Amino acid sequence: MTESGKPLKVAVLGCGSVGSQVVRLLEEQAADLTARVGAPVELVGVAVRRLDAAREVEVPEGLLTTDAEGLVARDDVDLVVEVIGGIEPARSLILSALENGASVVTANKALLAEDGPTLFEAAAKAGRDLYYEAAVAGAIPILRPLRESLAGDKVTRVLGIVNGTTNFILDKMDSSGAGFGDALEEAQELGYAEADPTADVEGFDAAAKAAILASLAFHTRVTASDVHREGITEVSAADVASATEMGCVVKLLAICELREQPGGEEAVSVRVHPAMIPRTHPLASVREAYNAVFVESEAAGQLMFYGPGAGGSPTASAVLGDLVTVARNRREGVTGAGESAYADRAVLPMGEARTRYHVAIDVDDRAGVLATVATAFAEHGVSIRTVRQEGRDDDAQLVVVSHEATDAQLRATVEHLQQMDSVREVSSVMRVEGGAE
Ligand SMILES: NC(=O)C1=CN([C@@H]2O[C@H](COP(=O)(O)OP(=O)(O)OC[C@H]3O[C@@H](n4cnc5c(N)ncnc54)[C@H](O)[C@@H]3O)[C@@H](O)[C@H]2O)C=CC1
Ligand SMILES: N[C@@H](CC=O)C(=O)O
Ligand code: NA
Repeated sequence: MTESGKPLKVAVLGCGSVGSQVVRLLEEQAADLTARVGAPVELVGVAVRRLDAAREVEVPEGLLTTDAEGLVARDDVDLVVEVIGGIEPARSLILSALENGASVVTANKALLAEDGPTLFEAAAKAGRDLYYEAAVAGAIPILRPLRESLAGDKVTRVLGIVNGTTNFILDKMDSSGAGFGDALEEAQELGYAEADPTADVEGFDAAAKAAILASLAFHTRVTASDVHREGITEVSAADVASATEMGCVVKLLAICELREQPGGEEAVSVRVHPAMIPRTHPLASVREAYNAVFVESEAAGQLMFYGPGAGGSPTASAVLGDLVTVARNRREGVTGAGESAYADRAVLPMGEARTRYHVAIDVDDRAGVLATVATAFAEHGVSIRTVRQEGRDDDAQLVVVSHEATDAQLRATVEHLQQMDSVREVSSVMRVEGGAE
């Protein structure tokens, strides 16, 4: 056990948006951190790519180094904060830090979703902590609630808005009627979306977070490749208007569900895609770049976690929270809960995911067409909840909302519709989540 009062030495890897705020908080909150940990938390090195780069925080020159590997190899470093991002060199640096006896805090969702098990095994082998609250929904406490507060309950569903950039874009499309391109441009002007916004708008960022959430919620290893992913680039102003007509709003959702299988065993379904949710659902009120995660569990019922999911300072708040816990553990000579994957449930293919669907079909406006369209749905076992016709003649469109069906059933229905003479085009298919069946 570390002697009471002996400083705990911290190395920060990366000094960008998040790293600079971690360094700032470590300095500004030094006295409180000492009181909370029971020992000084001393910054001993900051690894950067270039010594002369402009930074949001002033780092004492003697602490800066471009030799990240050398920094994590120092035997006086107790705690390593990895905020470089990406797969390499972040993975090698974290593994070296653990092997060298340091505890690690990271915000790196891409790495955790791709290769979390390697990191968890290394942490267990080294007898050190690996904490990562900042990796999902930034400042919002959600991973430790899942890992600790809900450890005695059975989580059945996690529904999250976990990407701020896409929520901002969809919110703009909803409130102003803007198209995707204009809303993205505004998100870029305001600094929410990166110059290359692919990871956000194509759903990769949300899929990584969904994998992390599902792993913790269902005590099962889920990686990014297990997650069905669709982004928001195909969401049109017409989809958003259609959602409004149904009393819904379009959100990019990360959906993690426990599904009982015909044999009674439980499997996991994890998907990220745009979906309509009723405006009365708590997630519908999540505006701009905010995040929220809605959790359903057997004993607790419904829980909602809300707040800023991105940004240097909010994300640094989560990193510092982990750092305090990990530092306390180190002083006590203990470690927190490690990976829990004992349930080892199967991850279902997307074809078996069940939900409701909103399908817009451009049709010939003549007698009998509605009946043939309804027959196509029935043939594939998709039960219709409502149907309405919009427009007339060349503009006629049927808008069908189904009851719950599998993704495979819906896909077969859409293929069938596309073959029909009376159907000009299936112009939009969107899932409907979060309401009564
Ligand atoms: N910015 C945000 O809102 C959030 C970020 N995160 C995660 O936090 C991590 C950091 O993100 P940001 O600070 O936004 O990225 P960033 O790009 O602003 O900062 C990363 C920094 O690491 C530096 N770097 C790259 N290679 C390096 C190396 N070999 N040695 C030392 N430094 C190196 C870069 O020069 C850059 O300054 C990522 O894993 C990201 O996914 C998580 C939640 C929110
Ligand atoms: N790019 C992400 C930020 C970090 O997780 C987002 O837009 O939410
Ligand atoms: Na978080």
